[in-house]
Amino acid sequence: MTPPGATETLLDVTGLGIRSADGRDLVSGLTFGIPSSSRLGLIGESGSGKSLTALAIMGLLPPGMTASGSITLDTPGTGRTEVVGAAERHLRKIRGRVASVVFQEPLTALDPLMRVGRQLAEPIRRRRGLRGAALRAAVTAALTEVRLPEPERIARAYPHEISGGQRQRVAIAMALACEPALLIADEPTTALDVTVQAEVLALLDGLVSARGMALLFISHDLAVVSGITDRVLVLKDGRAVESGTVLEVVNAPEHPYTRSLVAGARELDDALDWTTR
Ligand SMILES: Nc1ncnc2c1ncn2[C@@H]1O[C@H](COP(=O)(O)OP(=O)(O)OP(=O)(O)O)[C@@H](O)[C@H]1O
Repeated sequence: MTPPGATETLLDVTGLGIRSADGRDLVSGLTFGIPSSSRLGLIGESGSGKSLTALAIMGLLPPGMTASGSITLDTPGTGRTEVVGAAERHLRKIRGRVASVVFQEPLTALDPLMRVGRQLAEPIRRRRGLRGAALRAAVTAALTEVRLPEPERIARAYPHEISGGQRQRVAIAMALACEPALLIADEPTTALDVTVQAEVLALLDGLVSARGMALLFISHDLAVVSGITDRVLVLKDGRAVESGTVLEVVNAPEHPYTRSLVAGARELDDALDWTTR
């Protein structure tokens, strides 16, 4: 569903292929679009090509891997920009429009040797040209926006001195610092305990709405995806096997893999019902 105000497609992926250095097709013929301010869930088992798709959109595929097909992004001032085959200087423009939070490994998103505040200051300085006291105030505001208590203390801390949930929030603040039009959230449901996951997801949901961002939400968990997006695309072995609204897919899954995902999510639901009774 395209929300009110979302008139054009922010991201258009057409016939995307990703090939490894040794010639294996890791993603094939993938086509989807994300209108501005709308959300899409990309779901699939481990190794199905979700993270590589995200990297291809940002023009950050690992060395030796090649993309084919087309990925275009609406860029302000210049219209649409093709990511596939773009030179590094064009890709820089695109990276301002797209940011990603990789939740699986929030520690690797952060430099362990640098205080949190300094890490966050860098993209804010680049984006908004702030310095000194104004930059410090912007860092505090960014940490407050992701609902971190005692933002000044967190800013002074090193990543290992704060909790996993707090690191996730810092990673979200870093991604938001460049004010992207599209946020890619990769596997937010791994690595954290269930309560913290739910809090982080609610935060993400609120921020995406408040800022009118588009969201590409990557997960292997259908229940989580259906809580945050209204459209899903199911990936298996690097190919799209099904797409539609969450309701369509959950109520009438067509592909056997999607059916097994839906059955798995239902079993979990039943188990949770049982434990809360
Ligand atoms: N740097 C790499 N070199 C070679 N093959 C890779 C590389 N990165 C990923 N792959 C392969 O590409 C395929 C897709 O990987 P990808 O990381 O996109 O899967 P995924 O769906 O995101 O899985 P997960 O949920 O485990 O992160 C896998 O078969 C993986 O082994």
